Order: sequence, then structure tokens, then C-alpha cells
Amino acid sequence: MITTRFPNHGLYAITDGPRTDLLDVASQALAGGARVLQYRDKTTDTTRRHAEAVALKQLCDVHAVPLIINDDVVLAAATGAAGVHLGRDDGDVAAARAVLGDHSIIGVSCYDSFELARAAAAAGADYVAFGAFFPSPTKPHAVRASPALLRQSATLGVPRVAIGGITPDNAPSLVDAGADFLAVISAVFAMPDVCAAAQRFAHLYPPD
Ligand SMILES: Cc1ncc(COP(=O)(O)OP(=O)(O)O)c(N)n1
Ligand SMILES: Cc1ncsc1CCOP(=O)(O)O
Ligand SMILES: [Mg+2]
Repeated sequence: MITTRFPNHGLYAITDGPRTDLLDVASQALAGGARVLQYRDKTTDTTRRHAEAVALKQLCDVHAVPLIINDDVVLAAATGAAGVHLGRDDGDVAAARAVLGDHSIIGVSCYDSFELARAAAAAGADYVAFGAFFPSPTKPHAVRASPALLRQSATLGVPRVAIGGITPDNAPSLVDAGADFLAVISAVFAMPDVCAAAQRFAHLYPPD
């Protein structure tokens, strides 16, 4: 099994399927410089989800990019993905760690809460995610977070991921506030040229 180092910073592209061209657009995002890819599919189609996650894992291996599975520890284990992303309804870090092992990447949603981030870091999360920072086309009712939270969380010693309504135009304010990763769905995958869209985010960070 190929394991891929988790990068220090960059574009964290999150897929927006289900869509028939998933592999093609994921490939374009990676060609454009995405440094982490998350498979996010909120359907219950277990068979398709497994097949797509396997295909994305193979694609990510070619690019030496870690694949993170949203919500689903079992799917992450079954596909040999680099890790899992957990929100408040998705189980805790210890349970995921017990299944996925010490070297897996476990990310945790902390919404607008420093306290959630402190607890996640203490529980062994590999990164903490905050947001939404801007109105999100994907999650219009997401709680809103302030860039001050990114600054405050520098003390936690884990990478900070920003999510929610991020575009190439508003992203620099989050990079300035300390976001190590920009997690983006629509401003990458809803764009007509996915590769070019990814490049605009990738260029906001220096090479790793
Ligand atoms: C990197 C990253 N950050 C936040 C989320 C949101 O997770 P969650 O709150 O569990 O919501 P869903 O994405 O599951 O709808 C994420 N997926 N990735
Ligand atoms: C999953 C999630 N959690 C908070 S906002 C969001 C959606 C981000 O998508 P977009 O980049 O399209 O705003
Ligand atoms: Mg979730």
C-alpha cells in the first residue's frame, strides 16, 4: 500500500459529486496543484462510493497526494485512504484512530469554536478545520467563523484548515490569518476549467 506524506500547506480540494466525470475533474484539480483531495459524497450508495474511492486512491497515489474520506472511517480503511475527516456527527478521533492506525490523517471540523479545536488537538487530531468563512454555495446554512479564530489557533500546534465560500479573491485574507490549507469545493469543482481554478489557489502558497 502506498502512503503519502501529508503536506505543510496548500489547496485542499473537496469533491462535489455525485457526478459522472468525477475522476476527470479530480485529475484536473490534482494537475492544477491540489495538495490534498477529499472524497465527499453524502449519498448512501455504498457500491458506487467504494468504487469511486478506490479509483480516487489510485489517482492520488500517482500524484503523491493524500486522499481523505469524508465522514466514513470504514470506507477510509477499506480503500487504504490516507485518512478521514470527521464532523460533529461522524464519530470521535479515538475511535477513528483505533480503526485507521497511528499514521492515518484524522481531521476534525471545529466550525466557529476554539474550544472544539483545543479538544480535537488534545485528542490527537492531525488538523483542525474552521468555517464557513464566507457564504458557501455548497452549505448555505453553515455557521460562520472569523479569521481571528485562525490566528488564535496558531497556539494549538496542528495545521489549520479554512473552509466555506473560499474563492481566489477572498482566500488571501485567510492565508494572512494563518490558514495552512484552503478547503474548497465549488470554486474548484463548479468551475468550467477545474485545473485553472485549482492553480489560482495553489499559487497562494510557496512550494512545499
Ligand atoms: C476539510 C473539511 N472541513 C470541514 C468539513 C465539514 O465537515 P462536516 O461538518 O462533517 O460536514 P460535511 O462535509 O460532512 O457535510 C469537511 N468535510 N472537510
Ligand atoms: C462542507 C462545508 N462545511 C462548511 S462550509 C462547507 C462547504 C464548502 O464548500 P464551498 O467551497 O462550495 O463553499
Ligand atoms: Mg461530516
